[in-house]
Amino acid sequence: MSAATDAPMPALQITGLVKRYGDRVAVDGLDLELASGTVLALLGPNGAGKTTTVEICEGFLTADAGTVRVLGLDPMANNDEMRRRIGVMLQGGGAYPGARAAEMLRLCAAYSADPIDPAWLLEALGLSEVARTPFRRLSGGQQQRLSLACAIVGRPELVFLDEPTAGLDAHARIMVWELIERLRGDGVSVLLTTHLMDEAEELADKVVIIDHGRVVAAGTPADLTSRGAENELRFTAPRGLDLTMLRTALPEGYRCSEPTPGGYLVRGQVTPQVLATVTAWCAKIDVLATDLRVETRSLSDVFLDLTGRALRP
Ligand SMILES: Nc1ncnc2c1ncn2[C@@H]1O[C@H](COP(=O)(O)OP(=O)(O)OP(=O)(O)O)[C@@H](O)[C@H]1O
Repeated sequence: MSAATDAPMPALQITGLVKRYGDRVAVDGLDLELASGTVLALLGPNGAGKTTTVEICEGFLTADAGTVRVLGLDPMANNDEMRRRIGVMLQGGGAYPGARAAEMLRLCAAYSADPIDPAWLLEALGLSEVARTPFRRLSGGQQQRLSLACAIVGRPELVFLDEPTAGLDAHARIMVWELIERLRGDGVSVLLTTHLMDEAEELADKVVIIDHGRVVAAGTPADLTSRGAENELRFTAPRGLDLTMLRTALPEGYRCSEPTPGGYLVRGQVTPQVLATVTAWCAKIDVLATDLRVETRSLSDVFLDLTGRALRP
């Protein structure tokens, strides 16, 4: 058998996916692969096509073109089998909005041969105190966490989490992050949509940035933030220094400027040699640079460069 055939099947494979709503193209030839047992974060500005993509994968929407394989299955043709093996966060309590929290989770667990203990899961998500509260009387954040619990109680092989921490406070968000880490530790594959960069950086093995229904960048968070290897060196020194000599001393392609009076900026890949060039120049002109710091680009900067839009706060 060749190495290619030995490779584990991806948990999710999307090829050339297209979805239109009338004249509007919501997903425009999207390709994406989620390796088994990993966490993939799908990032994109409002209207980028994240929810549409996830709903096609879950079998709630039909595609206009392209192929989607969820655990090797066609979400439409093999819907029943796929449903048994995946976890989906339903909004609004799914079919049981009148049921109490614990009761609802037990109902979801009953579909599985080997569910996670519902009481443990309620505790892990900080919901034990509202176990007897009907779903519709829970706060938004509690409903959100209960939906997450319902999605994973059956030990799915792959779970789709559409903005799982939207609207949660910092404490609840950490509980959800810990649970997602634990899922990954148990070998569960996770597709997560989020607009929170720290969430993607914290949890995802791979980040896929989409805009206008297409992939604009993909890689590990570290790959994406080092792409172009651009970072910057900033320092403070007396205002109005002549930068000509520094420009000559730096390798080609580096830019230096004084964007604010006395605030200097060198852009390009800041290597130890570049840092030494800058400090040698300071010594030569007898200037003491203070507040010298190297700043790397964050995932938010990369996102802004690629899409021209900031993520929602
Ligand atoms: N039922 C619908 N009818 C018509 N247009 C739709 C429908 N659902 C989504 N769209 C449009 O398709 C595009 C993609 O929407 P989608 O909800 O998939 O994006 P998203 O990335 O999930 O955005 P958000 O982060 O705001 O949820 C948008 O332009 C949206 O207005």
